[in-house]
Amino acid sequence: MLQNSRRFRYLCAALQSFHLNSSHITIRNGAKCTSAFQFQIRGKKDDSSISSLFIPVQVKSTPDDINVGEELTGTLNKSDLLKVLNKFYQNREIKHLLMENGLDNYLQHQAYVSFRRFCLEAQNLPVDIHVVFSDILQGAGNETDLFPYFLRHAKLMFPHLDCMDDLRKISDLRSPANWYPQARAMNRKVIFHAGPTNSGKTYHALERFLTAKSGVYCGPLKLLANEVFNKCNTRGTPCDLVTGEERSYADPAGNPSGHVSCTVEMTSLSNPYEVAIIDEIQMIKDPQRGWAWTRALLGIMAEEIHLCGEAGAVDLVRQLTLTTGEDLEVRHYKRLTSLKVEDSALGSLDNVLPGDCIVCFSKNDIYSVSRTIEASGREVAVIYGGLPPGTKLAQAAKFNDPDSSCKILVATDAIGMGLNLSIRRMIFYSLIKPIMNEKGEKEMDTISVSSALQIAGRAGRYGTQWETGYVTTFKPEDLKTLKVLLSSQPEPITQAGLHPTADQIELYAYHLPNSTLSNLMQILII
Ligand SMILES: Nc1ncnc2c1ncn2[C@@H]1O[C@H](COP(=O)(O)OP(=O)(O)OP(=O)(O)O)[C@@H](O)[C@H]1O
Repeated sequence: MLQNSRRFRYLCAALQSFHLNSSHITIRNGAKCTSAFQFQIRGKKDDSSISSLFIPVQVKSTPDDINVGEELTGTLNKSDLLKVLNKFYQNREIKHLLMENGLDNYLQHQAYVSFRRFCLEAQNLPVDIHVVFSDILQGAGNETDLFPYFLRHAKLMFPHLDCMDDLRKISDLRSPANWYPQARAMNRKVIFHAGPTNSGKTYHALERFLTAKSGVYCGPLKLLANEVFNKCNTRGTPCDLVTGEERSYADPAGNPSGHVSCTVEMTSLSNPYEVAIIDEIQMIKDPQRGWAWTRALLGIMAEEIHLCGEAGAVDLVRQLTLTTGEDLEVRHYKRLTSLKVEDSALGSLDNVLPGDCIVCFSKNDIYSVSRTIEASGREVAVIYGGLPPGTKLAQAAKFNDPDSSCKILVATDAIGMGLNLSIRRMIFYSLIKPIMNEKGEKEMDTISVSSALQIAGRAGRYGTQWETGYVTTFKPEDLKTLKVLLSSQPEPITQAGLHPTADQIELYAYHLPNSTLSNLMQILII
């Protein structure tokens, strides 16, 4: 049986991310369990700090009118009681026993301070404790006889001690495939469309989606969900749109359609579909959002699941489908248009040409770049994450329209995933981007190979007026780094995000009724 503190480490690790490993879970402190996943702990927490998340319940004495203990065995001297209590607390065997009952040093100390106060400050001690103290003081007992009473007190203070086994079971996150019994009861087929950007992966998955009786498209961005929603309805397949911000029905009367396009976090796991598409599956590794891809992959109730994304995610998906017992078919694609890295950097915004997109990683850069270009009399479309979806779509449409006078786009990497924009040349204004590190802290770092390829891949999109895409940097000193990034293979994906289900959180709350929601979340997530 895992120790209390270790169990929590293991839960926390599982909540943050799980790492692929052929045969075992390795917890950093060395404990090993059999499974297909390797868990990693983010943000070190020692035992006591995890225990400190359990907020103690105050134990009050409820004295009877008559002091039965005193009537039976006489008055107790408080300083004698203190000596017995100190001896009890210093006893090594007692410490060991308490540890076995789930009280680590931190909880033992908390419980001891409270129990001592309870015994010394109570007007009338409960009769059983009074009698035990009396026996010990008269030599008819030993200080270890206090153990059951101390443990009873500790359990009143820390109710989780009474339901450790249940909590252990609830927080065993090693088999996420089993959390979705309805999906497990189906015979799902998983097809991975693997390839670089602009290779037709999503196109082929969508063709199947459009001919299905029902389907769900799960995308990484509201803009992409919108693009699929519009495409479906234009092609005569009624499709609804569900994102965190909006819900639109193809039917003006508001009746749900057989097809739905949604952002991945909004995916329904209770509706059965013929076909599901999970786009940009490599996002499964994302520390903040990856859980939504894992949940969709393991839980969607669809006969056919089409995954689109980088080939680097194939091995991880294969491991996941082994845990669900499902077949995986991999279809490989090649880029449909060529992409060339230019030999010189842009150097100045005066050199911007029609069809150029300048990608920036900060809003300040977006403002200064777009203002400078506009000041020279040229129209600019601007897209960044914080804009309302309607505005982003209008800006993308303005830039894509061959008859529009707006030929330049300034955007953040919000356009970096899957969007079909009519870009001739992608110009990286910088290669440094704020990222969230493993500890959840923000730091500045060079963009990853995967992001560089994704962003650059927006140029020379198949089916647009630009047959060939071009890429360069704004600063000459960045060009060499960009060339290295674009000639590298994306890092293999070895981890997937994981998050407990609402049912698991609810069960936790049921077992720890005195915990506030924020306290529960702290215990679960840290
Ligand atoms: N066989 C095809 N016939 C017509 N158009 C196609 C075909 N294959 C791809 N396209 C078009 O080419 C563009 C890029 O294709 P798609 O979006 O499927 O690429 P992708 O591999 O999913 O790229 P990304 O990873 O960047 O999303 C789209 O506009 C798509 O409609």
